[in-house]
Amino acid sequence: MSQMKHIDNNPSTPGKCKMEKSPYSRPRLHYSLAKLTFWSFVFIGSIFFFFFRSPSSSSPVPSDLSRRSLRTSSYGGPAWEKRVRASAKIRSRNGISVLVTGAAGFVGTHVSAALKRRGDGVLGLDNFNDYYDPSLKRARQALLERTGVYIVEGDINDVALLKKLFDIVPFTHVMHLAAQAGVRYAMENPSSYVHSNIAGLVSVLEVCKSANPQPAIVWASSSSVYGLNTKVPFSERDRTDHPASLYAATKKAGEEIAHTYSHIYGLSLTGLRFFTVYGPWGRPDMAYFFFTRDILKGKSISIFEAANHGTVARDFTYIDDIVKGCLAALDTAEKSTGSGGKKKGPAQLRVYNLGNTSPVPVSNLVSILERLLKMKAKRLIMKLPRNGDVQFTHANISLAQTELGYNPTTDLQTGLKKFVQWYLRYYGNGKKSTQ
Ligand SMILES: O=C(O)[C@H]1O[C@H](OP(=O)(O)OP(=O)(O)OC[C@H]2O[C@@H](n3ccc(=O)[nH]c3=O)[C@H](O)[C@@H]2O)[C@H](O)[C@@H](O)[C@@H]1O
Repeated sequence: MSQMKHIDNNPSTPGKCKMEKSPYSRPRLHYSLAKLTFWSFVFIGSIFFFFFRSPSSSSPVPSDLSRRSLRTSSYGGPAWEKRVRASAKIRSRNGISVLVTGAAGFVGTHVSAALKRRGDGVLGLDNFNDYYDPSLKRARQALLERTGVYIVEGDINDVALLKKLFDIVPFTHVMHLAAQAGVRYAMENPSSYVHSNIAGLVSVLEVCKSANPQPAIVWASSSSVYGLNTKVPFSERDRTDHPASLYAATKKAGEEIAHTYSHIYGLSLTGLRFFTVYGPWGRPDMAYFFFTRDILKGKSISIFEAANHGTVARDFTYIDDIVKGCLAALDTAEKSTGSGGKKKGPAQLRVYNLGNTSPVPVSNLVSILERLLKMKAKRLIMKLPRNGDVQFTHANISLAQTELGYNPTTDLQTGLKKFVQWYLRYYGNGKKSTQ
């Protein structure tokens, strides 16, 4: 009742405003006029937004992504093309020319450098987004530049740019590592996973399928596709249909998408299921990295444990072993069979686990870091949150051993020692600020 009364006494429709000689009449008129002005602005603003927005803002990039500085690349011109050609130039007999997407990323930088070292042609592509500290990506870029690898700044969803790169260089291979990584962040920004890991993958494959010659593609899948599996070690033959995170689901979708492009267009495709890769120049969003930072700063760290004090463990795999696996996958990849966008025969389709085959509990990882840093961690034991993490991972690598000659040789203690040495050099004993 009282609400009805209130409505009657205070008409909200501006035209219906009745002028009354009451002490409240002037403020009420002002109030209505203010409202009218406000809504007029909103209306005109909306018209401007929908009709006069720039073409780039009409792209299907979600707003939370545009905030993450997905700059559209400016490219072209003879000097730029010369740079692209020089970077992709093969300098060894039987060398290959590889487009490495995500080249300023952790694995991308190491793979690009290794390919360049052995005389292959390498061109990088990266959008330098700010999922984690972009200055680290810039430092990796500088490192690659010194070895002669140029990174084109652009997004894998930019099909025109990808086509242009293939017009300039007939790449024999694509090492597709650009992705939205991280298991837990998928709950915060789900669309970024769809954008990079699904739409981005499709746009790379679309361009590859139409390229002449078609390249062979090796790309990053993830151990997370094993999801809630309990049978260990994880084998490529095991089911992968109950992912625990959207991240895992997008990687699993990638494997199915790879099947389609191989089946329809004759693209040679190899997916590599990486198991928690760590090492120098690593990703600051990963536990070993931010544990190191927080131990040095004297901040507490959360160590997850499963129900009934169950151990949470990972098959941590050192970057140099992963790089060897990536190069072996490139070297054993058969040619794609299609041309002119049409399949001419059956094409190779492979998936391999690249792990270390010796899972280590997260609490042991922390103990190793404590010894290396000569500092005690402030440990907070927490229940494994239900945000995508699985309790353990453990790779069966026999397929990669047989077919790629993959043979990891770095244990966690040795690998973390190298990481910590790099970390202290790069951040200066943790005094330099890190994200
Ligand atoms: O192997 C993979 O497929 C995946 O490996 C990592 O994912 P994850 O193994 O979860 O790596 P971290 O985020 O570094 O976590 C390592 C371990 O530390 C634990 N953790 C993490 C964070 C934390 O605060 N405390 C904690 O105990 C996690 O539960 C996990 O067991 C990468 O982040 C993914 O991009 C990659 O695809």
